[in-house]
Amino acid sequence: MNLQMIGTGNAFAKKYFNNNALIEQDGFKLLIDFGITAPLALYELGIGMEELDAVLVTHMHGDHVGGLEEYGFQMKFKHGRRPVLYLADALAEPLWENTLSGGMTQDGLERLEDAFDVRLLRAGDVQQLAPNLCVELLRTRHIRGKKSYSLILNRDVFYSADMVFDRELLTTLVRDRGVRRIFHEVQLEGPGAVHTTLDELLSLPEEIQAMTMLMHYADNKDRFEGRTGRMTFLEQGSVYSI
Ligand SMILES: Nc1ccn([C@@H]2O[C@@H]3COP(=O)(O)O[C@H]3[C@H]2O)c(=O)n1
Ligand SMILES: [Zn+2]
Ligand SMILES: [Zn+2]
Repeated sequence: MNLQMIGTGNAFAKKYFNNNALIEQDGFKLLIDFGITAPLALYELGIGMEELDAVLVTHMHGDHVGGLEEYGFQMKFKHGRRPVLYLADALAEPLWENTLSGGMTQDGLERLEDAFDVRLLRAGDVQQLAPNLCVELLRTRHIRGKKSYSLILNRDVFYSADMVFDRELLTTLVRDRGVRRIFHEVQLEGPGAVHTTLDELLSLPEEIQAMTMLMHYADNKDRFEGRTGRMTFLEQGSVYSI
């Protein structure tokens, strides 16, 4: 399995695109989240939107879903098909009613399923997306009152999406669930109200740090090179074999 971050920035980053991840497994291309900058990020990588086999949405913030209108319209009007959209069942209604309907509603386009081939996921279930790619959604804490999900890919890769620090979850995933790679968001400075701070991740055992790569970071990330313990930064555009 290959992972390529088409963007590694946090919601306000300007040096980096939105933190969205391209997973490739035996030719199957899954994009995790489709933020405001995803259309441009894909374009700059020379990846056509129509090459994606599916998109999976973790939660409703703009840096994770803000590009879906363009994606849906390009696929409908340029490529004549509804793209596959995986998301937690609890997100389907708010994604249409509170985010996409304003821009996308028109004759023949009145609901999410008119624009996307919607595949609902339930937290805790393992869903086979492709012959050698399965995903499990985990409900994790991010913003009070807003549902947000992290992912386990192929039972051994944890992808945090946006979440506050959860020491017990990370420890259990490594010790009991056999997770061997962790891709984790990081807030480099300030208290962790809705994100996980670098200091919190540095408090993890070295064995867990050693399998952790950092993403969803601020523009001043370079100042923290060499100050992340056993953890390393994911670089935007680089392809990682995992
Ligand atoms: N209670 C909140 C809610 C939101 N935010 C900021 O808004 C951003 C939305 O995208 P994000 O990537 O989840 O990061 C959030 C915070 O920067 C925040 O800082 N505090
Ligand atoms: Zn975010
Ligand atoms: Zn968020």
